[in-house]
Amino acid sequence: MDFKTYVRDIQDFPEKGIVFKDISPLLKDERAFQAATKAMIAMVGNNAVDKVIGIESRGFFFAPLLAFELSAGFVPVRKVGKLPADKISRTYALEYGSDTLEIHSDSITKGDRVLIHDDVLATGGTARAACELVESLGGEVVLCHFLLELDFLNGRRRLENYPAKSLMAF
Ligand SMILES: O=P(O)(O)OC[C@H]1O[C@H](OP(=O)(O)OP(=O)(O)O)[C@H](O)[C@@H]1O
Ligand SMILES: Nc1ncnc2[nH]cnc12
Repeated sequence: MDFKTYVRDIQDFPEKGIVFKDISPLLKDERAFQAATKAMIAMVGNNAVDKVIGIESRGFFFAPLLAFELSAGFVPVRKVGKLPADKISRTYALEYGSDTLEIHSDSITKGDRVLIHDDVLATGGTARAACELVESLGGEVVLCHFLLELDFLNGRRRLENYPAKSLMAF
């Protein structure tokens, strides 16, 4: 299946000059959604995984499905102010603006093997911040895992210390 045909370009969203990759057509098509989920599970290979991190918001579409299939726990990394218990934070730059991510301090056990999932790898700032949060809690990042990456923004450079895979590249 050519998954790229289920991703559409939206010009000037969320601000002028940005071409936004909208994955809604893939999510709403039951065959494409199921096939993409299975392909993303296959991308994990033989890596043993204890926890799957999903990054708010769009990382939440697939991360719990991956956790279920990998028999791993699911841990949300959320935007600032959403997590109720003791947490740690990291601020990072985006293709558009900046943001702060948080994770519960007790969500990772020292030595956990962690897969970090998000829908899009753009500049890599978001995924890098998530990796650093996991490592500061004693987790080991075994894979940064994306539905798609934007090659021209070279996010892999920000993730040079971590293995990274994506289902599609644009
Ligand atoms: O590689 P980067 O340049 O860091 O960009 C990638 C991030 O940008 C988008 O999230 P966004 O902040 O737009 O939030 P959303 O998931 O809530 O839509 C996307 O879902 C990734 O999380
Ligand atoms: N151009 C883009 N399209 C969709 N998600 C993004 N996240 C960061 N940049 C993006």
